[in-house]
Amino acid sequence: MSELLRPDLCIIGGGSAGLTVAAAAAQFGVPVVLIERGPMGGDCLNSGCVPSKSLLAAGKRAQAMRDAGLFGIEPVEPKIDYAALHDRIHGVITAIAPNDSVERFTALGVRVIQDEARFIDKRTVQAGDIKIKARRFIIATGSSPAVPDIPGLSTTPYLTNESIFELTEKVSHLIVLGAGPVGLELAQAYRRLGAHVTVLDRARPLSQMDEEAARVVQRSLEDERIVIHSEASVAKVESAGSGVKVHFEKGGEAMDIEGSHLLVATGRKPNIESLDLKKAKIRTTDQGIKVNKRLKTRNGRVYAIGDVTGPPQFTHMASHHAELVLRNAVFRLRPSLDLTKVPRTLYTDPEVAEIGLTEEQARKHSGMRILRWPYADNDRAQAEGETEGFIKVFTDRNGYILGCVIAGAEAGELIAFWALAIARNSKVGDVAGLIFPYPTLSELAKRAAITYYRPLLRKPYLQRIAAWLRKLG
Ligand SMILES: Cc1cc2nc3c(=O)[nH]c(=O)nc-3n(C[C@H](O)[C@H](O)[C@H](O)COP(=O)(O)OP(=O)(O)OC[C@H]3O[C@@H](n4cnc5c(N)ncnc54)[C@H](O)[C@@H]3O)c2cc1C
Ligand SMILES: NC(=O)c1ccc[n+]([C@@H]2O[C@H](COP(=O)([O-])OP(=O)(O)OC[C@H]3O[C@@H](n4cnc5c(N)ncnc54)[C@H](O)[C@@H]3O)[C@@H](O)[C@H]2O)c1
Repeated sequence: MSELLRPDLCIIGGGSAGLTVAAAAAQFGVPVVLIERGPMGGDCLNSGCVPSKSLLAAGKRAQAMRDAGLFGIEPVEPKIDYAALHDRIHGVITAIAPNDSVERFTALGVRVIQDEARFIDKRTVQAGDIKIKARRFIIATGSSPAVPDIPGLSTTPYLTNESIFELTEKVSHLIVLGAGPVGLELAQAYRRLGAHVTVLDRARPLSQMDEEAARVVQRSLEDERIVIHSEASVAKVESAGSGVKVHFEKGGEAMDIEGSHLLVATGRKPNIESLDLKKAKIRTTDQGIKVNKRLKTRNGRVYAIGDVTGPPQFTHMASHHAELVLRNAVFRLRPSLDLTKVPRTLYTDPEVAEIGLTEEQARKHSGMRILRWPYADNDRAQAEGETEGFIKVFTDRNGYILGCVIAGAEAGELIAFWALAIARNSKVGDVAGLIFPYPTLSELAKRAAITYYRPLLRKPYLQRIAAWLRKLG
């Protein structure tokens, strides 16, 4: 017999976006139904951030053994136990999973339905035998790997982020299609864990990120002997023995490469096929569900949040969407999305983190300045042997901070400071006046900020004041 539920909020998708709204709304006493068709936690926990960062952590340890010579310690080539590596990755997922579990959400008062949801009309969703007529719906169904239409690909075995973390064997030569964050993080992790790695991209690596920062990463990856073919057009893919062969064209020249495994990391597509969105009169684009600044779809009762709305696609973006929608849908406040406050990150070594305006956007402000400091001029970076990279900060003519790009060790951690500075509409003088602990990478912020005042050093009137004060004794 079919059941009819009438909650205040019905959330479709139990990933980062959906779970954040569900937990908060339930704690405010709002009746919530959450529908999830797969494992709770979505991409981030099961096939995204958590396993990829666990793999990168393993790669970092392996690389430290090879690089030990720098510190006067005899370097060694690490022996990798691939089954143990697999278990460690899944152990990390298991350690975090209780936070996202059906049990936790049920205990919070959320009715969790483990089934696939679809709209049957503008006000009703069906999941299995259950119909839900909610006051508000939130679609948080995420994204999946977008697999390009390359001849031969559909008949050739390939990996995506949904399958690569299941491997228990050695990868001898990984060919990666796509030099975005997914492709490059996994490329570096596998390289450090003993694989040969070749990356192919039809454009430049990290085309969504600052070009100068992307070059720092590319140089480091190439130093680790990852082969990167930019501006390469893949013509065909085929099985070759127990592996795979990729035919591509670069600079007018036809080339091919053979590897043991192929990873497709060429972007994302929104999970919308199963939702029957037409029945709910919800509009979509190629990138995802169309929403306004308040994350509302064309159907006034329905919001969409997280990856399903298209780029930028980050877990912290999904959580931010969740907070906005909670304020909109539950408290009837009207905050809207501000992309300048969302950090953009990459966790290769060196890392990249950006916030605020890009350099290109910042250049449109007249009197814009770029303040820089290299990692090589930071004492802690020298001590740690992490001298690759830079910080650059964009300011307007009055010293207001417009954006920041950090390429180097711990960039993802360091950007949080700039997130606060931008959120508080700070001036660079606020940063220059702070006292940072020595010796830390966080001093990069102060050193870059102080360069704002360099032109003052050449002002004759200031030199005259200093000379006059000297005379006073
Ligand atoms: C390899 C990789 C590494 C990443 N690393 C990072 C990182 O380090 N930092 C970062 O910020 N971001 C990272 N991301 C991006 C991050 O994973 C996503 O932005 C985030 O998971 C999006 O959350 P979401 O809730 O929108 O979607 P998802 O996590 O995809 O959750 C959507 C959920 O909806 C469910 N669903 C779909 N359709 C239906 C339906 N019809 N009915 C019921 N349920 C449905 C799905 O099963 C899924 O569980 C990474 C992504 C990948 C692929
Ligand atoms: N560190 C992080 O926070 C992190 C890590 C991983 C992923 N993510 C997020 O996940 C999302 C997806 O990342 P992604 O790397 O899959 O996608 P992406 O769109 O960022 O990069 C895909 C790359 O594939 C290339 N490409 C597309 N089609 C191709 C083809 N046919 N042949 C060769 N190259 C092709 C593109 O030029 C692009 O460089 C991003 O929005 C990213 O922000 C974030």
